[in-house]
Amino acid sequence: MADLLKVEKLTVAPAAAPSRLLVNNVSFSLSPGRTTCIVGESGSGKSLTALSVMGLLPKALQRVSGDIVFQGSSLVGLSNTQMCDVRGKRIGMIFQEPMTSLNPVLTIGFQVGETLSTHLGLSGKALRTKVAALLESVGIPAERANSYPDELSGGQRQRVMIAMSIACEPAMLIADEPTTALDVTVQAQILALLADLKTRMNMGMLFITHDFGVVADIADDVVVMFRGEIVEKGSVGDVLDRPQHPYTRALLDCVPDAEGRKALKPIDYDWLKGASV
Ligand SMILES: Nc1ncnc2c1ncn2[C@@H]1O[C@H](COP(=O)(O)OP(=O)(O)OP(=O)(O)O)[C@@H](O)[C@H]1O
Repeated sequence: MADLLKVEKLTVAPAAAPSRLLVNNVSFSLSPGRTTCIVGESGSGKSLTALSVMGLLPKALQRVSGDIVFQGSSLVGLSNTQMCDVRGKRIGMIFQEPMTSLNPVLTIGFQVGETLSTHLGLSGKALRTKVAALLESVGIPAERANSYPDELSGGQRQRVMIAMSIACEPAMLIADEPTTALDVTVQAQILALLADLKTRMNMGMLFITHDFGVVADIADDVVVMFRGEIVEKGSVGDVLDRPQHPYTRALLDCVPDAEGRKALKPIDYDWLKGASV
């Protein structure tokens, strides 16, 4: 199957300190209809990798080298205007905290509609019909279109963000810790919704998480990052059942068991430093 996204030898560093590599030689690919999870602890470079794909690296940082090929064309070097067209239309995005992305003084129907009128030029009845259908498709009754974000639960707000992110039927969805702020039951519902949408729309999904429980639920393929580098990648079955790298094994040891107990063994970072990467 042709790759939807190919990240090749991506390296990111602060503009002021180009030798301090925050993302180092990262390569992976994503196919339509599949979910690749990037997993690793805080600071391992997951978000910077995703932000690089979206062309949204903070100003102080730069892509030192590497290519990002989406649907057969490189995204590197696109102007801001060209990249704005790709984002939202061909690549959807959802983040951890929906409240910071939603405007509190506008109804959710208006905000979902704004995405459709901006990117697809819809208006009037066609717009209202599409907004209603989109809200229903993410499990929000269409009559809630007139609600404001603070009248919704955290899970419902994330559903609204998902509706906005899929409004233009993007080929790829990037989700950066979209369920971290939600309680476990709601988290499971949102993961199920994303998995269902991915299959129905044949989207490729790049899913960032630090949680191997989430990986087990949603991933087809897994990329494990440690200190800016990929230490292991493969199918979810291989990585979870037969982890090759000591860092992956250490992370898996920290996943709570069925009774919610954490493994007693802490990660031995000094030993990992010496492990081959
Ligand atoms: N604007 C920035 N300027 C300098 N360093 C940064 C900047 N943003 C991130 N970093 C550093 O880059 C490294 C990778 O950060 P990144 O946000 O990708 O980690 P992460 O794996 O997504 O972690 P988290 O799960 O906490 O978001 C970290 O060491 C972080 O401190």
